[in-house]
Amino acid sequence: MGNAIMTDLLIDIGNSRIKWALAADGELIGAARAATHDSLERLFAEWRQLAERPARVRVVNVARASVVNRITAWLQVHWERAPEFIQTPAAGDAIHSAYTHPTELGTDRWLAMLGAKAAGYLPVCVVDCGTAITVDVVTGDARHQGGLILSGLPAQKAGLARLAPQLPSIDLPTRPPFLATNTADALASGHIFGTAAAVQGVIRRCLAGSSERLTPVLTGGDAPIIARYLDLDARLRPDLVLEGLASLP
Ligand SMILES: Nc1ncnc2c1ncn2[C@@H]1O[C@H](COP(=O)(O)OP(=O)(O)OP(=O)(O)O)[C@@H](O)[C@H]1O
Ligand SMILES: CC(C)(CO)[C@@H](O)C(=O)NCCC(=O)O
Ligand SMILES: [K+]
Repeated sequence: MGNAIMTDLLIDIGNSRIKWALAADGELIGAARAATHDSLERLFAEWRQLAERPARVRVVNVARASVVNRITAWLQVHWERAPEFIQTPAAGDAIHSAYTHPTELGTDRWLAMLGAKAAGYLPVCVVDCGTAITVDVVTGDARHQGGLILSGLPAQKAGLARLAPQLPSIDLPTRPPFLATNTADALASGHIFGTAAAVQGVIRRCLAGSSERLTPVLTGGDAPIIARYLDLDARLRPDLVLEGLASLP
């Protein structure tokens, strides 16, 4: 890191994982890195190796408080930095929210839309494939049309494990047979083909319902795998939430 560059540390705390990246001049420096909630020590070790302490630390958090408190304490002790927690704005923003109560919209969803705008994808259908899968439609003039929330791959896996504990846990092989002839494959097939079919159906309906030509953009930890099972043209942009954070003034 050169002296002249003012870098920001951007952190996206999701329900499954914590993603972070450095940014300068509104853009990410390299790809994001990720850690699970129980591997915070590894994440701290990586931060300790940064050449300089960041000028600012910006955080989006949709998860539980405990991990946030540990990160906040670490930043204070090691860098004397208080993170800036980003919230979905109430009104008058670069993306005009369709929500009746705009602040109810997940901040990660709002940032993913901002990231899509900054990357030049409007009009867009943003699909964030995390613990939950969220879908949001934004017009060419940055008007959010609304969206939906469905269970993502980790949530489905955990849900089945809890409600049908007699089944083996889902283990996704490289590509399960669609019509399976054993339990492990049947679970894996439903997991990925079912989720991809849901995502595809939702995207198609968004495209059909819009007078504009929407670009579907997939982001989030499970975007690469879900994209491989889609039978439509979609862009893959893994770190849209962090890109949205980077684009904030
Ligand atoms: N290296 C990796 N280690 C662990 N999980 C990974 C990795 N790469 C991709 N994933 C996938 O990322 C998924 C979680 O996605 P992501 O990190 O975007 O969710 P999240 O932001 O925590 O969720 P949400 O925003 O819905 O709360 C997991 O299901 C996992 O399969
Ligand atoms: C849906 C999640 C969990 C996805 O990360 C997050 O965006 C969230 O907590 N949203 C609040 C509810 C909403 O967006 O309507
Ligand atoms: K997310």
